[in-house]
Amino acid sequence: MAVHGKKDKDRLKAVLLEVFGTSDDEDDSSGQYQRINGLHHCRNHVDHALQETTVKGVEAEGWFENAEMNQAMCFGSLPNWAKGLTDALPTDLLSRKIRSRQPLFDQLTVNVYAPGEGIKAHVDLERFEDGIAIVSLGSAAVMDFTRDECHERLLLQPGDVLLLEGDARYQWKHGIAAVPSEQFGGLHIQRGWRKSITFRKLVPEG
Ligand SMILES: O=C(O)CCC(=O)C(=O)O
Ligand SMILES: [Fe+2]
Repeated sequence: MAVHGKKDKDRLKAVLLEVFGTSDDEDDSSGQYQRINGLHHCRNHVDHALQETTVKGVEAEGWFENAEMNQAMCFGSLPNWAKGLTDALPTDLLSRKIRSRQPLFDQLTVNVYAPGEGIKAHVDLERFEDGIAIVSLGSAAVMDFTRDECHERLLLQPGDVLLLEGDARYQWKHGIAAVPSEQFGGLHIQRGWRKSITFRKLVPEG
């Protein structure tokens, strides 16, 4: 494809995104996001079968039977379906200090987003230690990372894993706009139902 104007570039980006899940130099070979220290974006990391097992595991908990519920949390020992998922996380990308702590995660949060819903820009609470993993399931959505005047957009697709450590965890806010649809690199994203599973470790009391 000959690439001339902006339209061509956007088309090329869209094709690359569709085929490879990436279109530019946003990260290096280890998935480290170059413009945000401590952020890893591992695309399509959780395979389809594990995504399905995870969704079934969440559904079997019955947390979201009441349609008004959009968030559930677990503390301490994690359910079996969640252990399967943590085993598959690319935790070797975390610093040695974090990946050698025991347990690595003792808290999980499931967020459910109806089409068009989002989450306000925030830094995760201080009661959680450094080193947070977020697994995306269901609809694609753009996550915004903001710090002072800086703004980075990441396209999250089902099976993607984000790891947040250091600056990415403490200095940058992350959020998802509440919009029915959005554009990303020439792609039109119509928001459907989305779930995310976030794994964290509580700061010990005392
Ligand atoms: O849904 C997501 O991908 C992010 C969730 C999140 O940031 C949180 O629960 O703190
Ligand atoms: Fe968060």
